[in-house]
Amino acid sequence: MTKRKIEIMDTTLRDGEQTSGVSFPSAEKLTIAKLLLEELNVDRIEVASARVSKGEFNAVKAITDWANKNGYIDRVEMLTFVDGGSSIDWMNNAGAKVQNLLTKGSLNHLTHQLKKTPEQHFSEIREVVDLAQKSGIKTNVYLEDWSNGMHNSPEYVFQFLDFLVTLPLERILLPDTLGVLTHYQTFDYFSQITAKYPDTHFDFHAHNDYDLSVANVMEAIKAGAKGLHLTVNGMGERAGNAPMASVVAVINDFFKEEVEIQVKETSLYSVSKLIETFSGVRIPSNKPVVGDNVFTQTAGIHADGDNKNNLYFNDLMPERFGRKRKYALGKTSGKANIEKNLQELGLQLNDEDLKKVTQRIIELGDQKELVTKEDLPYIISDVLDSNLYQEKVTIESYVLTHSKGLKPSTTVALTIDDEYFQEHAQGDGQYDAFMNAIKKIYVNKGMSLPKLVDYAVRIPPGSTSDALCETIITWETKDKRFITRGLDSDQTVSAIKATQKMLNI
Ligand SMILES: CC(C)C(=O)C(=O)O
Repeated sequence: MTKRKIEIMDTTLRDGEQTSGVSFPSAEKLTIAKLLLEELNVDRIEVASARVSKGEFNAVKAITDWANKNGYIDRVEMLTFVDGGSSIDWMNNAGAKVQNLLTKGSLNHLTHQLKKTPEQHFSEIREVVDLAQKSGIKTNVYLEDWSNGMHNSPEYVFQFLDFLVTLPLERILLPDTLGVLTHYQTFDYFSQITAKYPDTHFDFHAHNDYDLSVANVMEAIKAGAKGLHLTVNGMGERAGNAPMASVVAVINDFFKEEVEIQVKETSLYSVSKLIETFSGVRIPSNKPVVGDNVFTQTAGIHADGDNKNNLYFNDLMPERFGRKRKYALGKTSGKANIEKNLQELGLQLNDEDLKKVTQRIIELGDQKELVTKEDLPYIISDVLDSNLYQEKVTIESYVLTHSKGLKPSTTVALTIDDEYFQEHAQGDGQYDAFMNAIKKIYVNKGMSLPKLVDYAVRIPPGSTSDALCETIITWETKDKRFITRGLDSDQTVSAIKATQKMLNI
């Protein structure tokens, strides 16, 4: 069976830019346009609304100059208005060749916003389409508020379509402007139209107000849509448009027998990340296909199942989208997740050490600390290090104070062979005060402490401020130099943990 080709029109640069607070400068618009056409390989892009601003004009000019030189000019579209030809003049100056003319798709909009009759509206549209044709500009027509038009004034919609199919148009674009359609209605309304005008190319433009955009796109495909309007990360007016990555995955997985699209799946993630950076709109971590967490197995039972015939995989394999599966570390991760991460780092542990490391990760997860793959070598060295010390000296409790204008001070309580000691001291910093209190206890007992000769702090690469922190302290006695390490999300506490190890050497 030959597959039906569906065009993907990306409107990130027009409807996507209508996300509240988003404005792409000209250079970013050009970068995005190139990426969408050259890298993601969408069929068409809508890049701006005509007559908006000087900046927008410059951005469009830069895109059309590039598109002209590289054979993409017929794939770059502009939103235009029924304005007697002003949008056409603007497009001619900007070098654009395809207009998406905004007209009224519901009687309600026509009578209350434009205050015109259908006949007046149609004649003004004919005038603009003629002017465009004379300038060598191709026309697609948007029926704004089409979904409400089908709800409330279907006779008007069909009268309008009867007129439009007589014009020299490339496509008719049917938007669910306010995102009010259910998937049942999308199928019903779209089918009525494709049945009546089987030779016309209809695009569907979904909005996501009820989180139904992807479901509605699926129904429009079933009802014969020949084009779909999408945005990267689902950006757009209010709740946004139908998200590119989800729709592409849905088409490739659920319509693969009958439908064909040319978008490159492996580029979806990198394009999505770039738009996240340029727009400043964070991708929710659970957003299908592109969210940070969607390919992370958290429960140990899932990692275990992945080892046994991929029991917890579905068709959404991360590699399809240029991503990798991850195995989270935390209180529910278990041995299998840890082993997966160790494998990736090229590390091996015996059963006993693996048990201890697992236990430590569970403890950290219980304290709500974020444990990453990068933390793992630090945790391992901390846990294995602890095997070397006997618990002769225990730091039972401490209070550290740090305030503006007062010297940091500490009260420390510790037991040495079950004998209890408590001291208070000040210092130049919290850790210095802590060490001074320990020194007082040791001096009173007639014992000496090694000299601290170096103090280094490091965090695992790529960590954020709530990550683990390792303090490595070098100590010196009369006859040896040695190192102890402490690991904690709090820097001073990690130094105290390293010190407790020194006290037990
Ligand atoms: C401006 C129009 C075409 C639109 O985005 C919509 O109706 O959703």
